[in-house]
Amino acid sequence: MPKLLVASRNAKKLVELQRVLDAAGIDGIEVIGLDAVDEYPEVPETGATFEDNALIKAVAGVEATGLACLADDSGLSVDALNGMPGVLSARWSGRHGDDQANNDLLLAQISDVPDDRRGAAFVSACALVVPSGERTVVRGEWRGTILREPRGANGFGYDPLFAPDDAVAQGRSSAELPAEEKDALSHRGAALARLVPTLRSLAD
Ligand SMILES: O=P(O)(O)OP(=O)(O)OP(=O)(O)OC[C@H]1O[C@@H](n2cnc3c(O)ncnc32)[C@H](O)[C@@H]1O
Ligand SMILES: [Mg+2]
Repeated sequence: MPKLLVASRNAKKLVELQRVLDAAGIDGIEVIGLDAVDEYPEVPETGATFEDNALIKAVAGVEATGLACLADDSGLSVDALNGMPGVLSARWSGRHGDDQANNDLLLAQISDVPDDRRGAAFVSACALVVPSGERTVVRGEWRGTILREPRGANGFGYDPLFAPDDAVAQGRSSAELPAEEKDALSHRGAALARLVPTLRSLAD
């Protein structure tokens, strides 16, 4: 069975990616994480866009393993900050992956921004690169509002601060949504849904 490497070093993001792929029911492909391959060096995410960074990560995965590789580059784009933290979302506070510090800093930065100007979007670019070199990049976006205090314990990253615009969220933060509800609405769910046809063709 062909293998698909999902190349994220963020355990919670990896769970989401694997869960959405499972739910899509792509038969005939074995989805594996980085723990199932030999360690390889992390490449710096130097791209100016989510798409560039997703490709950097997926290409590195193919080069290191020879397997088809899927990578996500994602983040939060806040209207009042002209689209930042954007590609710097994981290290906004200066410490990569420190969700608490990143959230605290974001809240402080927009503390004076009134409720009607606290719009934001989660963005996910997902890149699929196959050993022959063919590349597919897709994007999903999820609009919402930045809350004034964190709420909820599900998800990761900025989820406790993000209230989706979707009526079905009923004012809950994305960290208050059960996993399946987040996947049905989220940027990552939307991006991966666009990749499903290409992923299915890997199984042929
Ligand atoms: O690059 P990899 O190894 O996949 O892991 P990472 O955590 O560094 O991932 P990114 O470079 O794509 O940075 C994404 C950051 O954006 C935030 N983020 C992305 N998707 C999110 C989501 O669904 N919910 C909350 N925060 C999210 C979160 O802070 C992530 O650390
Ligand atoms: Mg990263």
